[in-house]
Amino acid sequence: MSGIVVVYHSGYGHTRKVAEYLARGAKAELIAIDDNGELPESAWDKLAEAKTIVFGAPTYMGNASWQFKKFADATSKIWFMRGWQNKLFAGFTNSASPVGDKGLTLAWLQTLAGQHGGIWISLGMLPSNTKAAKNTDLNALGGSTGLLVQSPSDASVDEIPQGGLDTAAAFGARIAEITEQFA
Ligand SMILES: Cc1cc2nc3c(=O)[nH]c(=O)nc-3n(C[C@H](O)[C@H](O)[C@H](O)COP(=O)(O)O)c2cc1C
Repeated sequence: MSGIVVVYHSGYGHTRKVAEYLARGAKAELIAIDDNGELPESAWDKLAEAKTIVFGAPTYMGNASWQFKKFADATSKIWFMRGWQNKLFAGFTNSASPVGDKGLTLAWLQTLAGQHGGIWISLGMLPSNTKAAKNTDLNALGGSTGLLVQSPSDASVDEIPQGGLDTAAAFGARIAEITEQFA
């Protein structure tokens, strides 16, 4: 066990695939928030025990999906008890447009970690932003606070640009390395 838990919501499967790549890179456990914004009862104990919690949500209408927000609101008792104080946190989002207001979602995920007294792990990668850059490159969307992935609006789950998925796996490896350093 790496001590890393990825808790995410995905309405149509794209964010789930990103979560799976990140979890593979981090050797993390995945917890899915369901379509009603609920998670399995055992998930709360896993989150309590985790050294690092990674938040993941699709960007819907310029912020995290309501199901992820319902989960976030359900952590308010933990917030009050300082249950996640000094844990490590990281975050990612996925949306259809290259920008698509994803940055707002990521900033809010970081704020949620801050509310819990957490320590935020940034993406830690240079952007691929030259004329020659392609969407198969690492960090082609140029994130820094966390992971940004684009799933074009007509792309199936199997057509997410490989660069986004590879960036997710590399970010997972970085999260694992930093979690190990803090252990
Ligand atoms: C209700 C809704 C709102 C959306 N809002 C945005 C948005 O603000 N920006 C954007 O780039 N894409 C937006 N999208 C597209 C999704 O982010 C995109 O399809 C994403 O891959 C969905 O992830 P999922 O399959 O994990 O649910 C929206 C999609 C839905 C269903």
